[in-house]
Order: sequence, then structure tokens, then C-alpha cells
Amino acid sequence: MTMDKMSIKTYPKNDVVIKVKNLNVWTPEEKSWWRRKSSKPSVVVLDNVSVCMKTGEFVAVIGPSGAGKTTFLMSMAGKCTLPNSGIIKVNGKNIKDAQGLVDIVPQFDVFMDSLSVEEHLIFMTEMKLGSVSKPSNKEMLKSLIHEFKLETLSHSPVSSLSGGERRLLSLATSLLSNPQILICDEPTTGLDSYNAALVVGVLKALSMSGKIVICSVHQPSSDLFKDFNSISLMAEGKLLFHGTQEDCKKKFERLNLRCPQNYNPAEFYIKAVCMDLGNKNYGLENNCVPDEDETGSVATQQDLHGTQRNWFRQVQLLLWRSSLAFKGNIKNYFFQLFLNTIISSLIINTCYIGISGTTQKGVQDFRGFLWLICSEVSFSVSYCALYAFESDLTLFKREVGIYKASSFYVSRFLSLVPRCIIWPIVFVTIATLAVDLPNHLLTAVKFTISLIAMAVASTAYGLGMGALFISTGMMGDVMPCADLPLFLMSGAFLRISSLPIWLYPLKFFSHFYYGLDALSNLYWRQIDWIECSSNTTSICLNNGEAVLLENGYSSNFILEDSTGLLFVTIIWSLLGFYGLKREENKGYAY
Ligand SMILES: Nc1ncnc2c1ncn2[C@@H]1O[C@H](COP(=O)(O)OP(=O)(O)OP(=O)(O)O)[C@@H](O)[C@H]1O
Repeated sequence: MTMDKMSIKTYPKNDVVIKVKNLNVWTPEEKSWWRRKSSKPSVVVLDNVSVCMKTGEFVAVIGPSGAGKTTFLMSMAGKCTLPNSGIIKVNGKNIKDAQGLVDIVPQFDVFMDSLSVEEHLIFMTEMKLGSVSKPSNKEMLKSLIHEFKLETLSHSPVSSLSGGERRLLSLATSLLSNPQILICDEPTTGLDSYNAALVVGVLKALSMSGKIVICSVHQPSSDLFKDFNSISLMAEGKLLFHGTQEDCKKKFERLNLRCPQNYNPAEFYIKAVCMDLGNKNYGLENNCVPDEDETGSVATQQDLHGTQRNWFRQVQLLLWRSSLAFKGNIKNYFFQLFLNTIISSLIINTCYIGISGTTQKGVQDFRGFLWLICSEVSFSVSYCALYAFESDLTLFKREVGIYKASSFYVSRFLSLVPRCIIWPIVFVTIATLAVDLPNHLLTAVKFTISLIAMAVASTAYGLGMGALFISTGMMGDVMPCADLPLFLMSGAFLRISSLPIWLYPLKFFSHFYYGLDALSNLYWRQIDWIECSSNTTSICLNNGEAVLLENGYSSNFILEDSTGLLFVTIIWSLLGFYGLKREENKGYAY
């Protein structure tokens, strides 16, 4: 596909202007908490940048490494995460009010890799535009798939795409909302010359269709470089030049810096500014510097929340996407089900064969049995939930603004609910087969319902822990430390009645306690008589009530355990949501 053949279906040709005035960006000063002295001083990243770009401009932002190109692009897209000052306006509107007019394609493409190209685009269309069944949205989707030559790939998983194809998919995704200004960070880096030409061709066609296309480019070949009609030359956070290729050439020639024939002009300019920075004044060739009296601000990514689908639709769409990812991963799911439930319940079943709580020896065994089914279910679901956000954190931070953090959290939680139902059913069915349960079927059903409620609370606990420690990656280290006091509160290892008074409130946060309390009550309340040997010298527990009393379990267990598990679920969900929101506030991932 060449640029000439490429004819991006347009999109109304409206004039668009982006003006940047006195843009300053700096890194925050870091102070160590034990000394007042700064441990990392603030560094200027962009130094008083002012520029104006107009419809049809295809801008190459060039400069040496660390010049501030990415920061400049992110600021213009309203996604800069560093402290900043200055004004950025699109068509006279403050950038934060210019929602949907600007979109960015970052250097690294991030997708949910198990989705197919078509599924990804449908998800994005639904999220950004609305129902794909609406004729205009259907038409937009079809034309983008066609223009970007993605038809043959539409059923391929994103993970199987080449670098160039992923770039095209990123571009198509950004163009769904028809932004007037498209910003691309190093769109050709890592691509071979064919794919680089393909991508640049597409971008040039877009600029010719009336958009402003701004790209940072690293070492573009001479052939590619001449496709750009504007250059922004940057070094050390300053914008040294902005204008046409011809003007740039003249400017350098006036400074006696002549690009040798057959030499790549982009490389020449970069080399020149690297060697001569500070000695020569390149001047800013910019024909529309913003008016003095203009006021406004640089938007942060949080300001740029465009129109979103309603919350329930967001949850539904995110669940749909998770289900697609799940379908691609179904083998793993069954393997986990086999290992976590079938194998471990078979082991328990084998070890506890024939036990009954009606003998003194059986009391100890049955207590152990109840603890094991409780802990196995809880640990398997909570540790699975612990890592649920980790793999998708970058994706979530890329999609900030498209949907709410709360809908992402809720959809992730809901996607784990089937596990909370299937795991206990399989576990209880197998594990209780060999033990002696009074009213076997009914008791097993009651066990299953209690374990399902406990599994939901354990999932909330795992998700909460995962979200709170996601950025440090320390959730796997922290969780066992939190598990210890929580399962000590279960009453399986330490009588609850013998807990020190100050530790007592902790039991109200323990899902292990509520789960084991429910199972114990369900079982021991049905044991009216426990055999006591006549020659025993120790205290004899002669019925189930006595066992419950000795452990310190509650008498009003249905109400206490159900409200307790609900309380634990809510507390951990709120903590987890706070953790996820904190990640969202850290800003866009670029
Ligand atoms: N979040 C940040 N925290 C600290 N320093 C930062 C941050 N973002 C950028 N910088 C610093 O700002 C300077 C400019 O970075 P930027 O990524 O914008 O440069 P660049 O021109 O895009 O570089 P390259 O061509 O190597 O990608 C660099 O020195 C970088 O270390």
C-alpha cells in the first residue's frame, strides 16, 4: 500500500489550529522524608515553548534524545503527568475543553492481546462512539478496517500482528473518534523501511485530509523525512525552530550551516543543534504565535474525560471484553480448576475418608476438615484475584478517560464471580463425598452456599490487596503477612475466646472467621451426641454445641456471618478501588 493509493475516507474538512504559549514543564523536586534537603532537584523538561500549528500540517518533531519531544507531544495531547504551566488552545478553546479534538498514538502499542483485531475495534467503537449497530458507527468502523488494510487480519489475535500492523491498528483506534489533531510518538521506531513508509503514508494522507498530524521521529530516512511539510526542532527542552522544510534549510544556510548533498537533513539539523547549542540563535520561525492576552492552561489527563458511555454499559462492555479474553484462555482456566479444586479436594477426601464428628477423635479431625475446605477455597480465589489487575495495569492507564475506574473495578470483580461459584461447588461435592455428614445432601448444599459467600469476600480481599500494591508489585509479599492474623482469627488454631481483648476487633475483618463459623455451626449443630469414653481423664465434649462453645463461635451465626462477609467485601472493595483510583491519578502510561 502506498501513500497515493491510500485514501483515508474523510471526515469533514474543518480548519483547526493548535496554539501553545509559554509552555513550561518540569520534574517535581523530591525530598527525603528524614532530611529537609532535596534528594532530587527539579529539572526543566520544556523551557518556554510557544508554537502554532495549522490544518494540513504534517509536523516532524526532531531533536536529540532527551530533548523533550515526548513531553511536548504529551502536553499537546493534554496527557502530561509532570508539573507544568502555560497555555494550550485548540481552535481558541482551552485544551481541556477540546475533548475529542486531539488524540495521541503513543510509542508503545498496548492492547488486550488475546482479542482479535475486529473484537478490539468493536470494543473501542462501542466505548468511544456508541453502538456498532448504528449505521454511522458501522460505516466508520468498516471504512477504517478497509483504509488500514486490516480486513485480512480482522480475525487474527492482536498478539499475532507484526509491529507495523499493530501501529496501523493503534492509528485506526485513535481515528475512530475522528480527532482533528493526531499526535504520534515515534510512529516509525522499530519498523522496517516498508512498514515505516506505510505508516508515514497513512499519516500524510490524514494531514492532507485536513487534520494536523504531529509526529516525533528518530532518525527518519531522507525519503520519509521529505514527506513532512513542517519541522519542529528541539534541544534541551527548547523549541529552536518551527516552520517548513524550506525555511529550516534557509535558516541554517544563513548561519553558514549547509546540509551536504546526499546527507540526511534531519540528521544534519540534529547534529548541528547538538554541537552548536548555545552558540547560535536559531530563532523561532513561527507565523502565528498566540496573542499576548490569551489565558488558559495546560490540561492534565484527568481533565480530558470525553463523553463516556453510561456506567452500566461500560461495565457490560468491559465484561464482554474480559469474556473474550477468557475464551482465548479457557484451557488455563480448566487446568486451574483441575489443580485447585479437583486434585486438592481429592487429596482431602482421601485423607479424611470415613471421619465423623461423633467420636472424640473425630472432633479434632472434623475441625481440621472444615478448616481445610474453608482455607482451600479462600486461598485459591483470593490469590487468583490478587494478580487480576497486574497484567492489565498499562492497558487501564492507556484507556483512562474512555471508561471510569469504578466500572473497570466492578467488571473485574464480576468477571471473577463465576469462579466463586464453581470452585466451592466442585470442592464441596468431591471433598464431602467420603465424610460422614448428617443430612448429607442438604448439609453439603448449605456448606456450598456459605463457601460461595466466603469466596466472594475472599475475591474482594485479593482484588483489594492487588490494587493497593499494584505499582510496587509487592502484593505477593504483603498478602501472606495479612493472611496470618486473618486466619488466626478463624478459631481453627486459637480459641477465639482466648484472644487478647485488643485483638478481638480483628476477627470482624476475617473472612476466614465468618466462613469457618458458618461451616462449624452448620455441622456441629446437627451433632447431638458425641461419644465419651468412660476412662478418659480429659474434659469430654459430649455434643456439637459444646464444640461450638469451646471454639467461641457465634450463636446467631446466619445473621452475623452474612453481614460480616458483606462488610468484609465492601471494605476490601473500597480499599481496592482507592488503590486503582490512585493508579489512574498517576496519569497516562506512555
Ligand atoms: N516523568 C518524568 N520524571 C522525570 N524526568 C522525566 C520524566 N519525563 C521526562 N523526563 C525527563 O525529561 C527529559 C525529556 O524527556 P522526553 O522523553 O520528553 O525526551 P525525548 O526527546 O522524547 O527523548 P527520546 O528521544 O530519547 O525519547 C529527559 O531528560 C527525561 O529524563
